[in-house]
Amino acid sequence: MNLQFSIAGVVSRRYINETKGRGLFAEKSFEKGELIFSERPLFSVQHVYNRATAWTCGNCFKFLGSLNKQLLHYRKVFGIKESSELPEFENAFNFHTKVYSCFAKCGEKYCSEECRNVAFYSNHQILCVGEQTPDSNPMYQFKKHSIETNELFLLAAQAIACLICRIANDPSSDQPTQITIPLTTNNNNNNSNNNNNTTTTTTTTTTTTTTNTNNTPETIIQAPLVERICNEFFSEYQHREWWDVRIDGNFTAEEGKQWATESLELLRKALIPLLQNNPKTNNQTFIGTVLSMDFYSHLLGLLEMNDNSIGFFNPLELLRRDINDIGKGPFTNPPIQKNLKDRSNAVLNSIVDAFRQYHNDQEGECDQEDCNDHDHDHGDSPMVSDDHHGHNHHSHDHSHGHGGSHDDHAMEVTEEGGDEEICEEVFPSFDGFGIFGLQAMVNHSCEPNITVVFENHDNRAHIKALRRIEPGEELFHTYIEETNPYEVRQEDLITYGFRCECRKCLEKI
Ligand SMILES: C[S@@+](CC[C@H](N)C(=O)[O-])C[C@H]1O[C@@H](n2cnc3c(N)ncnc32)[C@H](O)[C@@H]1O
Repeated sequence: MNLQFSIAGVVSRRYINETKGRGLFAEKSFEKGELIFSERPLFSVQHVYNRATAWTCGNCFKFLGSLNKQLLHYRKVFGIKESSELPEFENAFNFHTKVYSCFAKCGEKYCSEECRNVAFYSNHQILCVGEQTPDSNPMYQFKKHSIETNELFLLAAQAIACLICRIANDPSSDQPTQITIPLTTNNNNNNSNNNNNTTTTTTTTTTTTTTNTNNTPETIIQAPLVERICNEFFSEYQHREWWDVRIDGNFTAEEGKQWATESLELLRKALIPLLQNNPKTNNQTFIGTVLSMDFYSHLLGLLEMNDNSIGFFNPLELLRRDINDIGKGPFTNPPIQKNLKDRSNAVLNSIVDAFRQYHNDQEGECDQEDCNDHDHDHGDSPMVSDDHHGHNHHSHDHSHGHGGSHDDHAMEVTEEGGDEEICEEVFPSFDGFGIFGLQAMVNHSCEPNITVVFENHDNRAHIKALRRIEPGEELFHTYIEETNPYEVRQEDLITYGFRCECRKCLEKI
């Protein structure tokens, strides 16, 4: 969680006397299509519904195994008996990765030893429920509750787990002197209807007090790691209490409060014994602070206000689309020879047929609207992995994001040899969300000048210029569907708590 950044050509600046907070600005020119920066998320999770079918690395979210292993996985999910394999391709998507299991055999899988280590030592060791966990396990209960209420709790738990791991693993994190976490909101954008956002929490301990020559506590230089990290985080990003943000609008403030209270209770049950077991974290002040409702509600609010969608296509889907539409996409060079194409089509079509059959059985005709609805139940997700035990019925609204997008492969596909239009996606894309340190500083405009793509098919976001950007210009992406008419955009922006003053909005276009 290193929030210091130094990206050539980009600088963060705070607006003075403005409600906009801070934004990112270009310091040099960028040409249309040019990469401005890339970054990995600080915390990120795969949407629960998506875990049942999109089989990806628990750390970087790359699709696992190979095209044929993905096929196998897919057949298992849909109970397809047929076992023919795809031929080998010589192209970028003919990937082969080993599949590594979580050390504690919880069911989480990774694409490399490095990913397994990074996940485990940065947060998963705190959140892992291990093998054959009884339903009474508090972490299991916490995850179940998150799935049943709101999956933002899973992202919050990951943030807290990252914090705990940093404290527990840092040799300099001795007993805290004084902890003053700035939960007072740092955003001035109070045109939201929240007048209650100025809570300050100050927690003090007398364990050891280091003083400087002025006899005042050295809260900056000597501040314990926990304070430094929280300061970095809470003073960097806008936050309010979660129930005052509720960007997804799917629940009332009362429900939000109740869920957060229940969620924190379960998290405390799961984490307090663990924290008390480690001398580095067995500190009442630390435990009392990071597991307090003040901390939790502001953390949730911060995540809600700053998260981005993460999405990219399944390699099998890219293959399927490209086979039907040679001339576009990553399989054109070298071109797929006819026999490869025929063999692949035969294999893929069997899955497409099974997919249709499945949907016909489940919910009748698969129309376009159905296919766009990501709340489909694609079968049972095993109760095994890190933070996903099934399907989220109140899932966090990933569509808002602040710029996450699929890459630019066309979504309209017509199946070869038939006049029937097929569902837009047979093999599920990766779909998740997370907090990106830099992207979270980018403001909104309905005339964005940047876009976010996940072109390596992992969680690394690539921020690219949509047009030539001049030095001094602010970088803007869009938080909403910017092609919608003025009235719809204003409606969509209400929950973000600001009025857009871009040219289009000022001219009511
Ligand atoms: C993801 S943050 C963007 C960075 C933010 N300005 C900051 O200081 O951290 C989103 C918040 O920034 C503010 N914001 C974003 N775009 C804005 C705009 N066009 N006009 C006014 N405020 C904006 C809103 O408060 C919004 O909730």
